[in-house]
Amino acid sequence: MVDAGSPASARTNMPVARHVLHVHPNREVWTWAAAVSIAADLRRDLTLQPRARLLLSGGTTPGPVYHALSQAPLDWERVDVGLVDERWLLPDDPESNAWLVRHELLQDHAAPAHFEPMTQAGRNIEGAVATANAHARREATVAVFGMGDDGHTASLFPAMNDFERVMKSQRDYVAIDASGCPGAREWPRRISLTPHGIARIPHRLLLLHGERKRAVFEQALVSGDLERWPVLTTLDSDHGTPLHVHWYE
Ligand SMILES: O=C1O[C@H](COP(=O)(O)O)[C@@H](O)[C@H](O)[C@H]1O
Repeated sequence: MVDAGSPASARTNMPVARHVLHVHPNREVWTWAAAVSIAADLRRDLTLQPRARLLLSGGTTPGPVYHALSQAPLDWERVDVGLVDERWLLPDDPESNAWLVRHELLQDHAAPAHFEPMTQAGRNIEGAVATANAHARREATVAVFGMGDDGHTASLFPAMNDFERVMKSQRDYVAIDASGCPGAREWPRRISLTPHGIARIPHRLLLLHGERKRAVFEQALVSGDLERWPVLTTLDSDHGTPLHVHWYE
């Protein structure tokens, strides 16, 4: 484990880590380490309050972790599962983030969890954003983030339309127009957590795989330029807790 990022705390003068990098030897260890960490956060929260809340990303990276997590013996009936972001696709579309969550996580032990997909037939994007913000009134316990090779996280893309408005929004979720952003691929219309929404989450994991993504993340840290590298938003928390980055080659 490598501890990194070190602005000094004003009160103690001790360095405060903004992220902790966990380097794993292979995919299996990465998978189980991340799943065990998420399960531990949920279990702890379930001892303190009636329900816990888990927010998940989509994409090609986190599937194995969700699958492993589905085998955790938790009181899943008391867990609400929401999304960090969603492409403007219905949940039964295999390219939607909801589809990934349903097929990889909401199985086995985790089947009884309460899932909140963002999109629904007949719901327009404003309605979907309003519903996501209503769910977000309850603070999430833990969130899982990914990162694209362009440095985007959630659906916060470098050079997306209305970048300033989105990044400064005081709402947890907003609609995204990422037209012209290559990283958004064929889904420029999206819904995403904002930096404000991300900062409210005490436990944040960033799942990375491969040399390319590690190099992108390190380049982002060195640059410190949030506009070019929106993934940097995951470092900041109102709780003062570090981002846990799990990586394997
Ligand atoms: O489009 C998205 O991409 C990111 C990163 O995905 P990956 O395939 O590079 O792992 C993902 O975190 C996000 O949820 C998704 O909407």
